[in-house]
Amino acid sequence: NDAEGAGTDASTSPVSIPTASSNIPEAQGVEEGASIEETGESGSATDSGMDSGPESQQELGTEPDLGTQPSLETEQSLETEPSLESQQQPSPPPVSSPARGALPDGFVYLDEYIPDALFEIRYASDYNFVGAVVDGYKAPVAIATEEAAQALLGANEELKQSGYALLIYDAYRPTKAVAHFIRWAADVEDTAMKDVFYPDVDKSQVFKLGYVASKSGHSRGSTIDLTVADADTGVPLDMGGPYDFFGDISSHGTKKISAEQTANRELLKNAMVRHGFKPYNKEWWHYTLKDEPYPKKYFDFDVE
Ligand SMILES: C[C@@H](N)C(=O)N[C@H](C)C(=O)O
Ligand SMILES: [Zn+2]
Repeated sequence: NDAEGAGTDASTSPVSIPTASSNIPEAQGVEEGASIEETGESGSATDSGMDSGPESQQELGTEPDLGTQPSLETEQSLETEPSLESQQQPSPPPVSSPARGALPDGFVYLDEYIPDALFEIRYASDYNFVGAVVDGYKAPVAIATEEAAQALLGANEELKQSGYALLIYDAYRPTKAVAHFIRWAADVEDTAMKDVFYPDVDKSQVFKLGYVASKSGHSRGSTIDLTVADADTGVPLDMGGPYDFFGDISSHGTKKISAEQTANRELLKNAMVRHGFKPYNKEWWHYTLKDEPYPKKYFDFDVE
């Protein structure tokens, strides 16, 4: 296993970014305990974002019931051919930021809240462990609760003093995206991205091993996947393993990485912890706001 070997560094690989959509998101917050999204784990052993501290998050031992998948919304947009008349109209000039809809109360776009942060929204591209755009990611944008955004802004301001910026890979994640992960894990034939993201792990075990949650803190809006990059070049620091690499090397405290790589992880961790986030032992990139505003609510509006 060589997570840092040539061709396996997901943090520096090119990403094809889909174009943005202007559909208006639908707020679908679901209180814990009232939803089909629940897979029966009252202690949320599969929930990586609970606020019981990083230690308790090390033990994600309950395998999700892949047979009780959440029902997926069918989202079929019937595209109509533009009429000849509309084709002849002058088209508007390209805009630098995608058109955006209204977000549910309490949620913000992170690039508007933290203009100096960098973004590479992997699940809106096909460069991720699934190998396809993930359900619910209709645009490469990051959305979070305002409380999480405020705390993240503080962490970014701190890192900015040393010439760094936060590089955000994922933030709010709809429950339909989590359902997509569950479907992906059950499809053992599909190993398209195994070499890059999970070379030593059987994909059916990613929930049991704690690398993916069947009920994710991301869906509560205050959990972020991120790294640190050079603010000028945008090049991410070497964390000793790429984002979303499912293996031991991704754990905090691993002895398999260099002193410099450990120091880079500490730089991220210290900034995040100082600003109210808690780390997740299995994944150096995953942080949850301690005082999250929706500790029991799981949302399903699209990322767009
Ligand atoms: C899939 C990975 N980026 C992640 O966020 N994992 C945690 C455990 C989650 O799914 O909440
Ligand atoms: Zn995460």
